[in-house]
Amino acid sequence: MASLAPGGRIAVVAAALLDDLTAPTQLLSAQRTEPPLLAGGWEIPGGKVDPGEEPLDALHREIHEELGVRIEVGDGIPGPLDGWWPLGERYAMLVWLARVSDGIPQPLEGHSQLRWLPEHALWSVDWLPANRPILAAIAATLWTPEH
Ligand SMILES: Nc1nc2c([nH]c(=O)n2[C@H]2C[C@H](O)[C@@H](COP(=O)(O)OP(=O)(O)OP(=O)(O)O)O2)c(=O)[nH]1
Repeated sequence: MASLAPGGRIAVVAAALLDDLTAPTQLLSAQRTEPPLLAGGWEIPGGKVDPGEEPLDALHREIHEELGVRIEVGDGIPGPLDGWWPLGERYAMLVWLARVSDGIPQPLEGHSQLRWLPEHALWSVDWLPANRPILAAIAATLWTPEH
């Protein structure tokens, strides 16, 4: 069971984990191990919101389960569906900037490897297709000259 996003989509939350919220230079990418259709693709860590769970609570839970760390959450990166980002037809995702406040991220669950990407290497991994506009919005927020 999962919680629902606008349009009856399955609600997913994810964190764009940064080395620093004020002057970020790197973002954490994670390579999925499942399902077979998505395995090998790169994403930002997170997962489905449980029924009755607040999205931000789901974010803290998923990041702790998957990476073993605690996070400080920063600004949201709003998507085009009432703030949500479409993931294909069936899912939609809320995205926040965040930084690790306790621990060192490890690929404990759902990922085969993690990679910190500096700005110049942001597109060096094979992002899941639905993530590309999200990463473009994150990069524009973090690394355009006026910021
Ligand atoms: N976490 C995450 N999921 C993404 C991203 N991009 C993307 O298309 N997805 C898709 C993959 C999955 O179909 C869905 C998220 O489900 P998930 O498998 O990560 O959720 P979960 O950890 O709760 O998994 P499970 O316990 O149900 O197996 O969203 C992303 O950047 N992060």
